[in-house]
Amino acid sequence: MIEVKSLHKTFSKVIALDGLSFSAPEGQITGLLGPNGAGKTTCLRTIYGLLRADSGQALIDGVDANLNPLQARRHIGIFPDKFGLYERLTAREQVAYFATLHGMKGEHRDQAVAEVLKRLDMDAIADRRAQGFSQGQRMKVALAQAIVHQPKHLILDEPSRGLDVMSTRVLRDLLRELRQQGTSILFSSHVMQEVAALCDQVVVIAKGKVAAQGTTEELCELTGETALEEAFVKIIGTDEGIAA
Ligand SMILES: Nc1ncnc2c1ncn2[C@@H]1O[C@H](COP(=O)(O)OP(=O)(O)OP(=O)(O)O)[C@@H](O)[C@H]1O
Repeated sequence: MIEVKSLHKTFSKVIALDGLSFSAPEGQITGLLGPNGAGKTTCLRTIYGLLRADSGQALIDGVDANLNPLQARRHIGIFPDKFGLYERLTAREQVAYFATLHGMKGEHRDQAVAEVLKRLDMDAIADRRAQGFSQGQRMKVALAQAIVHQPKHLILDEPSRGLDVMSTRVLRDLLRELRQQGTSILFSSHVMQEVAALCDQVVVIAKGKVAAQGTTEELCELTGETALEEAFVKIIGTDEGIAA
């Protein structure tokens, strides 16, 4: 379980997180929705220990990401907002490198890499160097890196950006499969359709705080709307956080 408790974070005068609290339980997909600058990326980066909160806690199975970032990170897969690939390595080599960082070795590692490449429909690019990869191909490599060690928790910052329809479907199926296996999945998105289709729980963030939380149905009921997009607009008071 991922738990965020009263997180505060400021960047000089900007208040990015202002007492943010929610939890992402096992076997569920939790979606973080919010307008630009709401604090989603800051929250996710704090959970995976890349940023230190000023106060509050981000707990991964009870381990504080601020105090023990390495231990907290051991059981999480991360699909970050910005990622770089090693241009000279093939997709297979990149994923194998991440598997090695997670302590996997030899045949066990090679098999896990082959499986994840297959699962993400990457066989055609597996042995090509990353140089020249399209945005969607890069995203797939980053996704493969995030899940190759079969983490208990998966954190994704806008995972479907740049993916075509088929790749988005592959991603959705993958997240559903991982949920079935008990993984806790936390992802941020601006795509209402995706959130409504996938999430067991939606956490709407505005100005670093939770503005509303519940299932898509509960948020619609709360606002008297029939679609998540309309409910979101009502909660936030603007349509700023919705992807075109
Ligand atoms: N490193 C930083 N230095 C200064 N300000 C920052 C930094 N990182 C984030 N911020 C500010 O903190 C606030 C929250 O930013 P964050 O990136 O978490 O929002 P977000 O919800 O992910 O937005 P978006 O949907 O646009 O990606 C913004 O006002 C942003 O400008």
